[in-house]
Amino acid sequence: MLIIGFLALCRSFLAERATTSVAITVPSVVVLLLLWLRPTDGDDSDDSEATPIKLPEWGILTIKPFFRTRFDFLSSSFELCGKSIFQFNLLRNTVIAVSGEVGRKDFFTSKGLDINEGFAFLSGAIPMLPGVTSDLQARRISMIHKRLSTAQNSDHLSRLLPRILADSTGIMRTWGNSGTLDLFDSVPKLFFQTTVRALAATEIADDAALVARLKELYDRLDETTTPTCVLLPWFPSPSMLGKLLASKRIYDIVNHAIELRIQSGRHGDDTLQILLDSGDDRMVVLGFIMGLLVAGARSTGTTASWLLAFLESHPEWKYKAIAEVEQLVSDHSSLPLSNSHETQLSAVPIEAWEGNMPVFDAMIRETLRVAQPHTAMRRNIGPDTYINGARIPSGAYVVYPFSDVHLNSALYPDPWRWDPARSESKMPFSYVGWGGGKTVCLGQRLAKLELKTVISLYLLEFKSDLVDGSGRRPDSLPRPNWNDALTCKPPSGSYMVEYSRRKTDFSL
Ligand code: HEM
Repeated sequence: MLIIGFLALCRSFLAERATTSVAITVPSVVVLLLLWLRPTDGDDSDDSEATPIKLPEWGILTIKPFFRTRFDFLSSSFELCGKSIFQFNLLRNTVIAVSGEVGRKDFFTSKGLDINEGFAFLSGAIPMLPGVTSDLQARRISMIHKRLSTAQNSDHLSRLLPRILADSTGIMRTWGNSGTLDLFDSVPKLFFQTTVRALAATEIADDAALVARLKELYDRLDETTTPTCVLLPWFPSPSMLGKLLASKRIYDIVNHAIELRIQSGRHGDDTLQILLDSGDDRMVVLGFIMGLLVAGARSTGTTASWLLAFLESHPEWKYKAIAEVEQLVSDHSSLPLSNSHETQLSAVPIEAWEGNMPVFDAMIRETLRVAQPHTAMRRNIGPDTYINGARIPSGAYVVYPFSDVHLNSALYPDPWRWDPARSESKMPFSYVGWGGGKTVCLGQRLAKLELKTVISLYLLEFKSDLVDGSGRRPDSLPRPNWNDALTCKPPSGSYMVEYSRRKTDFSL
């Protein structure tokens, strides 16, 4: 109730933009100045051997690079310190960055390091409704994880795959028989739709305009995630208000779909029904849908965009991928070839998608290595602990950049080269594309199936080629932007594809 009242207040504020800017900016500056001038706990000197070396930067100076150019900031700081572990301050919070073989093993296995507290504080790009998507009790989080496992059982996924293929066919039909598209614009939209289909309610997934609206709102959450609203989430900065409004609008859409389902008495065959049948309280249902949509759609959409970008720029792998899909269809679907690709792919059983696609498995693995600029974040919620001999005080935040392992030339020679044929290192924690130790991705079964089915459909439907502004194949292509911590997007328009449908679709 309090949130809703506050939002009404915000709305009336936002109508008067100029007054709002002044009313918000002035106190913001004052509070930030006070926080800057106040000594941080990093100023307490502790020269013990076990204390990680401190970055010689003032707390305020680390904020912008940590949030805006995290990859450059962490890489250059490791170099500057000459150590595999260092610490710095974000306002009054101690953050310890770790790297190296022992460091990553300790990071992924330490008992007291908590992902939820770390992520909630340092990431910020999630809907912010306390009790629903933030400040969740451990009990609610573990309930959401349990339901996610039910939503990925083989039965449910087998019924879901034809719907994912139908949605994708529908969207690809809107592209027409030929044209040009920007992979980093069209592909995330496609995967947002399939993720809504997989994790939410039919009432939303069947309404293209509503899905587009939801995507816009989630994009706004990304855009409004600024250092101020992450570090001072209670402070009514313009970004915090924007984030709160977007969260409330997402909440309204999801809550409305839940109400409709309950009031209609209709029994759907979707994830919402699994949640309702489990008798979970409304907060768990809302938290599941609102929270996992962002985790699922953003990561899967980013991975899919890069996987297609790599395929388009590595024709030898594109041919291997097409051959694998054609083999899959001929092995598992006895339907005549006159059937649509959607129908043929829908006949492939889930075991074949999961067990008979070694080329796709290798391509997904390699894409997550090169194009996942994740920095894992934790908070030590236990007593003081140690990482590679360095003391991690209780309450400190700890971060581990995936670049430490995935772009490490000792483990992956010529690390920026996308090469799915690379041999896999046997060293523990030498690959963490789906997490590691006590924190692994709980949605990876769904994510891999979405990637395989939708990209297979694209490859069967279209002939395509990369083009630049003048319609020629570009001479050079940008690599994943690891400083863009959320989507790792290249500059807009750098991966344009010219496509034409492989066979005429008479239903158009
Ligand atoms: C290609 C798509 C995806 C990738 C690359 C990916 C990757 C990851 C990684 C690396 C982690 C560990 C993060 C860390 O240690 O800081 C993680 C955790 C997680 N992922 Fe995913 N993910 C994907 C899709 C999904 C989807 C579709 C869902 C939900 C349906 C999901 C749900 C989760 C959850 C709940 C966790 C937290 C696990 C925990 O707290 O123990 N992910 N994911």
